[in-house]
Amino acid sequence: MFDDLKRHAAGIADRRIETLFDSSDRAEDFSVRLGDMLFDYSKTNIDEAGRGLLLDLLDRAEVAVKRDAMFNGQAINETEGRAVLHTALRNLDGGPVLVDGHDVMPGVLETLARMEDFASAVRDGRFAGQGGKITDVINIGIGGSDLGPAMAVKALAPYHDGPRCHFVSNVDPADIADALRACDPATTLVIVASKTFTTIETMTNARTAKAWMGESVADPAAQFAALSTAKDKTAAFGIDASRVFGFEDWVGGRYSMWGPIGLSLMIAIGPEAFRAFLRGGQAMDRHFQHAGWAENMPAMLALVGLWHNQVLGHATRAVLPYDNRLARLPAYLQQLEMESNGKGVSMDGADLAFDSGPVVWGEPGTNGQHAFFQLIHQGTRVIPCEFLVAARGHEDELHHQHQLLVANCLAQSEALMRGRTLDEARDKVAEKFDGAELERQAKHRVFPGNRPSTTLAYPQLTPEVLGQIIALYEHRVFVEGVVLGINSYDQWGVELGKELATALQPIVEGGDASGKDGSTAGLVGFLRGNGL
Ligand SMILES: O=P(O)(O)OC[C@H]1O[C@H](O)[C@H](O)[C@@H](O)[C@@H]1O
Repeated sequence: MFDDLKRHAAGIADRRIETLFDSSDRAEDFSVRLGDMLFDYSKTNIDEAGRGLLLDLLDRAEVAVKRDAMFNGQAINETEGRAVLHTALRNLDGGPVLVDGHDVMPGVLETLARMEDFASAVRDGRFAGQGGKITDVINIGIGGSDLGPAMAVKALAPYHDGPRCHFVSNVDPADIADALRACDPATTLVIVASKTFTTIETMTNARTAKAWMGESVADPAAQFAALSTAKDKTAAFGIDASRVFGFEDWVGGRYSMWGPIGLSLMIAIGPEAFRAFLRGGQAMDRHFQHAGWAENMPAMLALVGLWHNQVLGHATRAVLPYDNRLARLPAYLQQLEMESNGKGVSMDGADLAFDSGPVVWGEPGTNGQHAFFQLIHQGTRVIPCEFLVAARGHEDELHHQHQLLVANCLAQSEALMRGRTLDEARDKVAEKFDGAELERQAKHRVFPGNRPSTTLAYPQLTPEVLGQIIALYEHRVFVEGVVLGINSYDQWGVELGKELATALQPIVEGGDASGKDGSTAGLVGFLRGNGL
């Protein structure tokens, strides 16, 4: 799949990225626009020929055919026999979407309308707690039932005019305890978010929250809502059907924030802003469906990823939002990308002949600059960086501070590309040192440069722009997955640990650990000896 590209890469191995800018319109040529969003991949070593070979991958993998199959509701999640239709959740004014001949859109729009009614009632007090208007919402969920809304509530803080939102995910009792301590049970709404309504962490925390509420209010279940595909289980938990917002198995957990799983976000920012978020996602869908590949933002973002990770062999990529409210975006993308494309076999079960998706990590800038950027600039491994930056923030009176942020973002990608030569480093320290000491000191100040990065720039982090960004990354994952020939929509790799945890529970509660391996038995013994 990547042989031609690897040969091409070998041929340009010594070429420096900045020399590509000798052709003056490179910045324009090697960037993609969608409305007022710009994806600039000119600071990579991709040239015209390389781009041509990358674009060939899309044809060879029949990405267009598979994209249409996804949007048309075919069961492209082959190992689970399911359609993949999170796009239907934001198909606000689109046409019918058929699954097995049945149009899912009336159901999607009806659920959206019910969510809007409920969110409005919570926000304006028509739905109240037993002690009055809802002041706090606790979303209990994990993975895809947590990371999306948690990331987005933080991202859209300037639009947050509803009750406070708390997100509890971890089975560690510290997580729920901290949230409950901050809330008054009589004015708190608990949302239990779980596609399956079986996830041990979520169900454990939900029971803890119900008991906590039951100590203070007469009818704790009345202050619970549920977001799930399993209505029998939400009923068994005691949550009235009027506060259950269902979805179908064709919405994957990590793709689910556009529907009921987004309820906490909708309560926080209001139905109108939530619709703007959906509209942003839908705009990216339309672009992905209709733009030619070279002008197609998700496709080009995917090809840059494949170039860096599969062709050049860089094992990780850093996501670096110079947008502090996107602090949870790297964690969100870790699930989206790594749970989707961290697979070792192709769709037909054959061992993958190349690397699976990369390790994704990151933190907002400028914080990262004072922490791990050292390694990105001077470490021996190349880490492709993906910067995100807005033209303006929401703090008009502090715009000069925003400009400083932008200057830092642009400086980092420039520094990564240019680096600093030994001669330049010598000049830096020539006044202080001479002779062998000058050489030694200068060496430490050399930056190899030639390190690739991309920048996604947008006017402002509005709900609509956030919707575009999230849908962009979703489609990027799709394209990479199709080219790699894997199923991006299952997650069998999370099962084994869950099974073993279930088997270990009786042992950590005091059972016999002797059947376990020496390390596991030893750790149980140590922890028991220290209060387990
Ligand atoms: O929403 P739930 O059914 O509770 O699932 C929550 C999460 O747990 C699972 O282990 C999966 O790995 C995730 O993809 C999922 O988002």
